[in-house]
Amino acid sequence: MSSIEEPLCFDNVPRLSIIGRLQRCTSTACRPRVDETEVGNCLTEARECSSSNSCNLKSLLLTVMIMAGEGKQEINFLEIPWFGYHTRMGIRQYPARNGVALKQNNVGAGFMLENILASIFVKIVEVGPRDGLQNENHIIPAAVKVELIKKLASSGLSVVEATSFVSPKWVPQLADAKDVMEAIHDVHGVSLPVLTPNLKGFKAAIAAGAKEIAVFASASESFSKSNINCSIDQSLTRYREVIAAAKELNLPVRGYVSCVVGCPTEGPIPPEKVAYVAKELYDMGCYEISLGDTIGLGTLGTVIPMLEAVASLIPVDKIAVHFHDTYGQALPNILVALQMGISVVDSSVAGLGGCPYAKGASGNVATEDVVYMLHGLGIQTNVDLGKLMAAGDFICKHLGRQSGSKTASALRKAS
Ligand SMILES: CC(C)(COP(=O)([O-])OP(=O)([O-])OC[C@H]1O[C@@H](n2cnc3c(N)ncnc32)[C@H](O)[C@@H]1OP(=O)([O-])[O-])[C@@H](O)C(=O)NCCC(=O)NCCSC(=O)C[C@@](C)(O)CC(=O)[O-]
Repeated sequence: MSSIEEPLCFDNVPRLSIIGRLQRCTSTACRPRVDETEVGNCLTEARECSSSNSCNLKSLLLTVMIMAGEGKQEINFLEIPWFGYHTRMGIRQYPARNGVALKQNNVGAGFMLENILASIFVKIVEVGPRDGLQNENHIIPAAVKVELIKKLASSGLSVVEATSFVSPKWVPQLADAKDVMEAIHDVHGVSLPVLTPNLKGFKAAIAAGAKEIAVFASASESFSKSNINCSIDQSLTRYREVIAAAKELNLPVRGYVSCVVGCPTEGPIPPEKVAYVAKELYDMGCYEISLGDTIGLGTLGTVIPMLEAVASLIPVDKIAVHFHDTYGQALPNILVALQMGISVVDSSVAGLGGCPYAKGASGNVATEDVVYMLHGLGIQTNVDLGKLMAAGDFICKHLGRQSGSKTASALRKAS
């Protein structure tokens, strides 16, 4: 395969070395000098960087490309631009990832870029059966949801969010939560968390066999009211009870914060507000906090300060990102989150999704697109892209529409 413009099959995702040879980012403004000293300086000196975020990102990517294109050379941790990102104040380094300490005192230890990238694992939390199907106009039969969950689980995903135990008056699309849970009792080797907005939902989830739950707060007062009919503080009080009940049963609880950069009615949300809600949920005992850009309007300019605010209060390895792709910004936002050390990404097969209480929100970033990007970076996910696409085909056929995944569409056309 000589060019990424040529048709690809599933197992032939263009990887860093190929992209490096192509050197597709050629803008002089974005191009760092390529000699080793400069690459090293660029990463170790916190120098002023006045260019735009997109320029910075291109420059980062180009640095990776150049280094990857060099092939076998040994490099130091701090020479891996992938682990840092540019801000107007200079370069930030985020030290820990998958147990690999990227600290100053590691400088000098030589590693092959390929080996390091291959040692990185990103956990994907598939939210299609819940976040995806909660927004469909038509009620999908429980049997279809069950089949979808089974197909997703067999693609190698380690987490598939199965459904929500919410009021059927509020979300009729998921009124069959009990039936779905009971039908997936025999699905092993994958976590199948469910959303619970209160103790009533928690008890119903446990009775139906749930082994993991998620609570969902908002960083926007008005969205909290429209989504769960209470204020942020009231929701936190409810979740304290739910989490205490889960702790008694040793059940893991995931926490969501929605509207992390903007709200359909309130507009921009201050990063401190997001950090406050995230910290509250973390302190209550959530093992991971997923930050939801519910209406998908975040750009690097809003996402980076928000992630920085949250990461200043809770450990970066407890943060997940959850991007809807309304403005097509999800992949760059995920990339920058990875560069900041986050290694848990929520996504939805075929880009299904939206929120019934967030007008204008489109689907989540498509899982196929996330997997394609990660595999292209040489990052492991354990996900078989072919099987994942088969799950996407299955649900799209039932919904009678095209996949929202560009990767799935391109690979299908090429095959
Ligand atoms: C929270 C409530 C229940 C409050 O709703 P409420 O009306 O204030 O609740 P209530 O306590 O007054 O109860 C009203 C009725 O609902 C029943 N009820 C009460 N609780 C439950 C329950 N758990 N399960 C089943 N039934 C329940 C309750 O029994 C009663 O029934 P009635 O007496 O009228 O027959 C409601 O607002 C609700 O269910 N909201 C959920 C909405 C939802 O699921 N939205 C989508 C979530 S997506 C999201 O938040 C964003 C996220 C996570 O995806 C991240 C991102 O994308 O950014």
